[in-house]
Amino acid sequence: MAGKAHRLSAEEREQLLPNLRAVGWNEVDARDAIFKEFHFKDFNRAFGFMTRVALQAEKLDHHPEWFNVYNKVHITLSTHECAGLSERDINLATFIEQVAASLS
Ligand SMILES: C[C@H](O)[C@H](O)[C@H]1CNC2=NC(N)=NC(=O)C2=N1
Repeated sequence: MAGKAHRLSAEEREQLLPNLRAVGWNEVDARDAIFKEFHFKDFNRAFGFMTRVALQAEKLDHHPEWFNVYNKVHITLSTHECAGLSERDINLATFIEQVAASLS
């Protein structure tokens, strides 16, 4: 991944987070991260979604923290390198939204 990640400033958050909030991403209370819960029709859809996200995550070298049971996928995004939310999380969340939209 090119460049060093930096924690988003208050201004960057005001600019970047509203679009993600509008589609269900929320800031986590106890740490600097964002979270969303996805629901699919069945396990196949959920796992298909995870597979597509996983391949992109590997390409970006930026990986989700996630939990799956049957048709539900919980995702938390944060950046270890800067111990908080960076533009990498915003980019991955935006990609994740595109995949979810294409599967629903
Ligand atoms: C060594 C490796 O490049 C790092 O650990 C990468 C891998 N995947 C990652 N994923 C996430 N979500 N945050 C990171 O900071 C991160 N860093």
